[in-house]
Amino acid sequence: MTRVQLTDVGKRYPGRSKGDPDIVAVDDVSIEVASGEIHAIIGYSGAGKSTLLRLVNGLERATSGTITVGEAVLTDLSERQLRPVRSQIGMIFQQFNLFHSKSVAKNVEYPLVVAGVPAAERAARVAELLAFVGLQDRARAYVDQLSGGQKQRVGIARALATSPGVLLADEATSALDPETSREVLALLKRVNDELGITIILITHEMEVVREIADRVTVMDGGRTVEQGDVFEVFSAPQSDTTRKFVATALPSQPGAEHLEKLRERHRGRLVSLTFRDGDVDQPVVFRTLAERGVGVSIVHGGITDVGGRSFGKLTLELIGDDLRVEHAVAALAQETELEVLA
Ligand SMILES: Nc1ncnc2c1ncn2[C@@H]1O[C@H](COP(=O)(O)OP(=O)(O)OP(=O)(O)O)[C@@H](O)[C@H]1O
Repeated sequence: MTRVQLTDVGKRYPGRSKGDPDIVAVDDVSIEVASGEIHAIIGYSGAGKSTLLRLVNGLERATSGTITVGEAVLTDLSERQLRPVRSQIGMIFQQFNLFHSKSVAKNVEYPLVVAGVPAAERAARVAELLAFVGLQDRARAYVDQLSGGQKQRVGIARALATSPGVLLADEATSALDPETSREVLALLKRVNDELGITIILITHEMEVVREIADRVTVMDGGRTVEQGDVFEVFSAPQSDTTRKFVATALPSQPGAEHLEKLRERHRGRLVSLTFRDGDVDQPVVFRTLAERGVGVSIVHGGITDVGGRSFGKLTLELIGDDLRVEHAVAALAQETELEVLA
């Protein structure tokens, strides 16, 4: 079980030309990833996500702050001391980064060769890893003969070869179609659940965060703009950056243009209700409306799972005479998070 802690971590690169200011890729970032957690890092291109992962796997050195992986304080170690620690940190990539001229088995075996594991032990470990990722019958195949999903499974088997405590995933499902992406996510979840491996993943796909992450860090311009439990952050985003990302994965209110179109078809009062993890008893909403003689149509939105809890936003059209609708809106506002859409 491995915990990862970043405290006030910074990474500067020299400016592109002489006299240019330093490029601040990561600026004072602190993240605590508990042992066995799946932690997602999201942010626009250039936010510093990949740089951060390269600092955690020790490929690059932080210019300030402390990074601890398990017992090892990476930022205190010499290059030589870092080497054995790196084998405790697996990594998978968007473009898989496999050896195309080697077989599946040879790809998975490679880190074991580097680590000096004896041949017989290597063979047994490779067989075990291929069985875990469901590729036992493709051991002799060449990487080019595999589908994208199979390539990523080889990438995962290779990353697990030296039994790391942490797996870093850089856009691991971004090159895959939605169905294959779901299969790879399910495999990552097994890596986490069955092997207890801590996972830090970068993604621009909010579905990935929603489905498998426990906690999330939102980065912008090298800094952390928001951090916390996925459900808490997604259901009540505090920053504009987070709001924009979340809007792609969660039911939301109709935007201005859409609202105008809805109005053409729905003449009643339009209201938006937010449901957070059963905090609102849905039958109560419909009973409140019925008791006040107000009709209702659901015209937009939905309910979805976020980090294992439910979140919903529904736009309702309330139909009835003005006074009744007014009373119903007042009653609903007591019990739910309600917004009248102007
Ligand atoms: N080796 C480097 N030398 C100079 N600047 C760099 C280097 N690596 C990254 N940067 C700069 O640091 C900033 C953060 O880059 P980084 O690749 O970490 O962002 P990102 O969030 O991973 O973006 P993307 O999603 O596009 O990969 C960018 O301004 C980038 O140009």
